[in-house]
Amino acid sequence: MASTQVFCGTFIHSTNKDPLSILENTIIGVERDKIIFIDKEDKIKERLEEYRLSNNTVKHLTSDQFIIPGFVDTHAHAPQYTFCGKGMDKGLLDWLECYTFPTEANFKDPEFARDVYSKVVDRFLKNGTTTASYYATIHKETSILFCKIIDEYGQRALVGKVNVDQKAPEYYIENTAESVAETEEFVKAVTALENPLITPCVTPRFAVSCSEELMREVGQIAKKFHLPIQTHLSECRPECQMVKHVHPKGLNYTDVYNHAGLLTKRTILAHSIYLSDEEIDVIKLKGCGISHCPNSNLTLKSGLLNTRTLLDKNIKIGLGTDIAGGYSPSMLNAIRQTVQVSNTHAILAEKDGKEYKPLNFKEVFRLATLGGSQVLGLSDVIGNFEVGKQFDALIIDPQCTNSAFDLFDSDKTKEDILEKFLFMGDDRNIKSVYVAGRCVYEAGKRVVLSHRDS
Ligand SMILES: Nc1nc2[nH]cnc2c(=O)[nH]1
Ligand SMILES: [Zn+2]
Repeated sequence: MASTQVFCGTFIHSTNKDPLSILENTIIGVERDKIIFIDKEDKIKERLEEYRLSNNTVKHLTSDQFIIPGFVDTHAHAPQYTFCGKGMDKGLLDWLECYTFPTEANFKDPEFARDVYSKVVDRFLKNGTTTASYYATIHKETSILFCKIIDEYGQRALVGKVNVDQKAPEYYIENTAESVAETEEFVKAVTALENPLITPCVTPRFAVSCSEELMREVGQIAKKFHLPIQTHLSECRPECQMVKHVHPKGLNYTDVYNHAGLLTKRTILAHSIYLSDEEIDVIKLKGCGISHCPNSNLTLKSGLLNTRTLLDKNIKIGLGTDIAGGYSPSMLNAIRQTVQVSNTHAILAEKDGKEYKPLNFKEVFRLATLGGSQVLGLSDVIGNFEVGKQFDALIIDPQCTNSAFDLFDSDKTKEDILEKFLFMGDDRNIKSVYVAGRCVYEAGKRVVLSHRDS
């Protein structure tokens, strides 16, 4: 890879102020992993001279193409990719018992794990997910192997070795002390990879399957190593009932985590559907982020997150595929289903004679990019195009061979075309995928990287 690249054309991204900012006739300069300038195209000559760059460093987009930030999947279970698209006949607790635990138990086997983990990272990159927050399994060794595959493929990721020490079948349960010790060993092994794109993430599965002692201990590991934490919260009603039963001392589900020291500025709470106002206040106070996973919530019949209420309270929100609770690995699907769930709230409110402002596609685009970066604690690094941030980006080609959608004369603006891509596009329209300035996927094929040379 040349150490400096210049991209010239249309860029579309979100800012805190504006969910959709369209920069036409624009140049962005990228040195190694970082954006070093953003300017109007008519300044190209000066910029090339300033940085002593030749015209060859400039990549000109066609007039239909545009560049958006890479998608951020804030919640995905990598091992569950094996049964993604199957087993959608149950609710969460039965689904875990019947499909999930038996599948995840297979990840003791490195050969099996290598095959699945390679495929999931490949599939996510192909679909434009430049950053993912992954759950692996309880197995330390293959969770480390997973990180090595992510390293080889060039994705940015948070990765957790999962903790489970109760209420799980005997073939998929850990001893508390071992779970804690292996978590620390996992953290050290991932840190030793010295890949700044990969962050170990403390991952107590959920309050049902973790004892108070386990949650407290892994919370201490997060504190000691300054790490993010991810878990599930208030996903469906039977699970909430179960948490009351398993942790009777907790005032509510959120309190169980708070009491164990798991709620920090770097905590990612998946789902969080059935929260009381008090719980939302605690989450806001602690600065935790929420991962909204609409496909999973509909597929497992869990519920409908009220994203608007949470956004109005300034809670950080990103989107997640939650494979395989969600059947699609694509963040485009997460965007669409977020809009549909929000529309469902509007329909239900209307029935009750109430006003409800559903999310529009621009707001949801922001959740899938900048919002996700905030939830993962990476908003200084990725999420949109700003000088000093890293270049995680997708070149979108609406007119590619076999495009998933058609354009007409009535599609006049870049905003029209982005909207069509978000609702109708697919991986065929994602021409190139860049992570930290490196092209990792091009024209539907993974780019084989020479090892973090560049
Ligand atoms: N959707 C989902 N919810 C969970 N709660 C605990 N484990 C899981 C899981 O694997 N998927
Ligand atoms: Zn999940």
